[in-house]
Amino acid sequence: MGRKIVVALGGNAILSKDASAAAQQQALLATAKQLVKFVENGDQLIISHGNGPQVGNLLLQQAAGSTEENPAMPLDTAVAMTQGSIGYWMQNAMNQVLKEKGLKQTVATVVTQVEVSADDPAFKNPTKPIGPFMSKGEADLAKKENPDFTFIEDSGRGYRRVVPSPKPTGVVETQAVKTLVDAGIIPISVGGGGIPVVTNGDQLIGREAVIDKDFASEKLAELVDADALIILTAVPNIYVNFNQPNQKKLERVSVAELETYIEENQFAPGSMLPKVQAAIDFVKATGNQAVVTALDNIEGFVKNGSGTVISKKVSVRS
Ligand SMILES: Nc1ncnc2c1ncn2[C@@H]1O[C@H](COP(=O)(O)OP(=O)(O)O)[C@@H](O)[C@H]1O
Ligand SMILES: NC(=O)OP(=O)(O)O
Repeated sequence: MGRKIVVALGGNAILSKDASAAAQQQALLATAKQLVKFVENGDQLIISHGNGPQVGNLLLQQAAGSTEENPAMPLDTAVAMTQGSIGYWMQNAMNQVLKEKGLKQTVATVVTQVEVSADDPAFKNPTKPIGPFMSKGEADLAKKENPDFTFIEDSGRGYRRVVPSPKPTGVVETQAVKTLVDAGIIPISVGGGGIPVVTNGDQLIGREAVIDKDFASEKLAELVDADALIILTAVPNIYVNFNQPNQKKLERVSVAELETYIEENQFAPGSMLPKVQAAIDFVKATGNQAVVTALDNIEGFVKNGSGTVISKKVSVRS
């Protein structure tokens, strides 16, 4: 048996500019061609992905077409809908590439509910950007039309709606994911961070929020006893002094060293910070390694271990 790895896909794996189904399917075909390298390496994959742009776009479509008889769906249901659509595209792309490579594995999407605490303070403080970028004028107009919504300026790139993003505390379908892995099937799970649910006796009740997919992937990786958590994004490494002349890439880094960099505010909140925090949580909980690297560096990682590898301790060569 190969290593069991949870691979979290960043935004660039699915959507760059063109939000059409055809363009996202094309992007996922390119992503599948990268992911299959893990399968060729003998690894047992569990795939997760984000949904920020897609779920925000879906809410806008829902609102635009809603009537009393055909009402817009709430956010928890919209998250489930994006798990279905992105899962379909991913399954379809992976099946094609696995067949082309003569590999026998199949792929299945698990509509996944992720437990959150009803008391999570995030419900009162929306921080997760979803949907398209807007100008200040567009955001002001959207706020006028939807006084309950919150909009923020997102890292100099424009304005976006933000929604609550509670921390995941459990994954309801963990056993289903384990069973698929044991059967040699590649699961796609906790898509879009999972559907946020709170426990009320025997009931699970959906909540309107979007969980960060890096945190949800970390929780799933812990619960399925993964050997590694691999977070794939647009950059091959985590850097200190990112985008500055003295930028330095991190290759082998300990949890303690990363924690020092967090204190120095080296990682942008809402982009690299949650990845670093998820990686640290996984290493602390399991003693296993977490990796942050680029989707197009999978070959480099598999062959030479390139990328940022986070461990409990980094051995010093004498
Ligand atoms: N210290 C840092 N090291 C590396 N990348 C950083 C750092 N700080 C911010 N970033 C940015 O964070 C991005 C990853 O976050 P984001 O694009 O939100 O993730 P995702 O790939 O999950 O969509 C990188 O592509 C990079 O532009
Ligand atoms: N749910 C989530 O974290 O999505 P993005 O990665 O697309 O922001």
